[in-house]
This record gives sequence, C-alpha cells and structure tokens, in this order.
Amino acid sequence: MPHTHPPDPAISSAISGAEATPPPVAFAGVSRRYPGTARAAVTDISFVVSPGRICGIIGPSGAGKSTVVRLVNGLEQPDQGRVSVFGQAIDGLTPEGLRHLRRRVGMIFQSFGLLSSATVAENIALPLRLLQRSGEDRRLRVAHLLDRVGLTGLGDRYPAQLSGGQKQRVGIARALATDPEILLCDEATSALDPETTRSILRLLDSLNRELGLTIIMVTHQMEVIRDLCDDLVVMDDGRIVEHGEVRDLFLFPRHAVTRRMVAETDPHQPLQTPPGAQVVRATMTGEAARAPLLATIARQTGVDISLLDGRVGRLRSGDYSQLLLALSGEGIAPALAALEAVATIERLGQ
Ligand SMILES: Nc1ncnc2c1ncn2[C@@H]1O[C@H](COP(=O)(O)OP(=O)(O)OP(=O)(O)O)[C@@H](O)[C@H]1O
Repeated sequence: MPHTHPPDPAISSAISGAEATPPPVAFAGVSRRYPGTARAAVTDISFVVSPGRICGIIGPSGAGKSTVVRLVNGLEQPDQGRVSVFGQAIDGLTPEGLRHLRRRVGMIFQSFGLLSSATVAENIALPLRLLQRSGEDRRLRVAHLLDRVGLTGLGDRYPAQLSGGQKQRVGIARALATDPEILLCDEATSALDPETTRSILRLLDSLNRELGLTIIMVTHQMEVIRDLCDDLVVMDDGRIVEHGEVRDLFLFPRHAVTRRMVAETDPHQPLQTPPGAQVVRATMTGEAARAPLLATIARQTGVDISLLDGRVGRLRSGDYSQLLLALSGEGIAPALAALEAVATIERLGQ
C-alpha cells in the first residue's frame, strides 16, 4: 500500500464525489503495459488532481512518470482502470472527443518540441491553425501570448536563435494557445540551468495563480517540487509509493524513495551527538519557522542547545525550518514543552 498523507479537503471531496464539478484529472486503478514488453509501465495507479492545484510527479528513471502524463491526454490508453479528465473517461472517446479534450490539456516537454523551420510566432500559432482560426485572430492571440510569457518582440526569430529558457517559453505559449485548463509538463526544466529553471518555475507559478491553470509537473528534481508544487505523487517501479501535500512529504517523507529524493536536495552528514544530550528534530512552518525560537527557549529555560543539522527554506505553502537539536544541561523538560507548543517534535533518543 502506498503511504498516504492526509489529503487537503478539496481532494477528499473529489474522491468522495461530494464535489459538484468533477476534478480535472482522476486515475482509478490504472495499469498500462506497452505492447511487446514483459512488465507493466504503470500498475494500479489511483490519484486525483484538484482544480487549480500544481501536482508534481517524481520518481527514479523508468518509474512510469511519463506514462502517467501520456495517459492524461490520451497518447496512451489504460489496459485496466479508468483515467477521467473533467469527469470524462478518456478511453472510448471518439477522435473528435479526443481532439476536443486536447484543446483543454496543453503539454510542454524537456526537448521543447518546436519546429525549427518555423518562426516563434508560427510555432505558437500552430494549434490555432489546426483549429482554422482566422489570420487576424491568430495574430492577436500570438501577440498576447508572446507578452504573457515574456517574449515580446521575438515573434520573428527562429528557435535556433533562442536560449533554452526562451525556447521553453515558446513551448509554454504554444501550449496555452487553445486556452487549456490543464498544463502537463514532462521534465520541462530538466534541460535548463538552475537560474533559468527558477525563471520558468516563476512563470508557471504566475500562470497557475492568474489563470487558475491546473498543472501536472513530471520531474526528477525535488527542488522543482519544493519550489512549485502543492501536491506530490511519488512513483517507483510503476506504482505510487507515497502521495499527499508537498509540505507533508517534503518534511516527513516515509517511503525510502521519497526520503532519498528529499535528502538529495541537501546532501550532507549531521554533526555527531554530544554525549548525554537529548536529540530531537523540530519542524516549524509559517511564522514559527521565522521566530527566534532557540535563543528564546534557551534564555527562558536555561537549557543548552546545539544545532546538529538543519534545513530552512520556502515551500509553495510557506516557510519551513527543520532543525536537529541536542538539548543538554538543566531545563530539558520545560524546553521540550516550549518547543512542542510551536513545533512538531520527533524525539530521537539520548
Ligand atoms: N513506447 C514504449 N514502448 C515500450 N516500453 C516503454 C515505452 N515507453 C516507456 N516504456 C517503458 O515503460 C517504463 C516506464 O517508462 P516511463 O517513460 O513512463 O518512465 P519515467 O518515470 O518517465 O522515466 P524517465 O524519468 O527515465 O523518463 C519503462 O520501463 C520504459 O522502458
């Protein structure tokens, strides 16, 4: 059974069916084996993406992440189970139904997928051409999209004349051309350097906030999950091994794959435990993460506090700090009580 952290209320109501509008994406017991292969690429996948959320999918190479996104836009069909997009099962859709679905679901890729012989403007206009929109319609929409992704004035360039980050912006503009409600991103930042990655993540964040766009983000980079996503699905060997809100999985990973991927964001060894000290891990979020907690508690209780390890930062849901502390001397019990009032405390022994 996968580890499931308590879902947010929107997910609970989507699963229970209490929500009037069906969720953008729902997988129920989905399996898929590619023809000619011995093992299923994905097995018994069930999860729900609620409207306006950014859901990350992470896992080692070959875990089945790309297969999951390809199942969402009908590039693959399930052998078992059901994939629903806005409540509609994608298997059994007519070609016309599938075309209509794909207008509501945009997609961007690691390799950008641009036509090298077409200009930036022509690349962005391609989906509109397929919809037989008029030339004037296309021109206006492309100008708007170029502005929106920060490429004003670059419509006449060819892809070869752009940086990697600019190419991905063209990919995003093209994916948005049909005004989709869902954006699928398959390793969309994996070919980019860290600074360019951050600028693309900021763009995706603003599109999500301003347009209410639901985003599914396949990545092998936990930093992308930490910085951008609300929810997280962790896959290994074709199965979901853990899923829930990023805050819960990032701060309290349970499955070995999640633990390993979280550890990779901050690889180092904690300091040795001083003899006789009580060791605790204290996790704070929001206001408490920024408070001068250790100094205040040491002053008030007389306890000695050594910092053995720590990580601080910002998730999409807010600030966090997670500190490995060794408490010694007088006042350990009141210090623990004071910590427990504002932090989640895990006692790791003496
Ligand atoms: N078109 C295909 N034909 C046959 N097997 C495939 C095909 N596409 C993927 N697979 C296999 O299905 C499994 C899952 O692949 P998938 O690409 O979904 O994983 P992934 O987690 O996205 O991997 P990566 O991070 O390396 O892209 C792998 O064993 C892969 O070899």
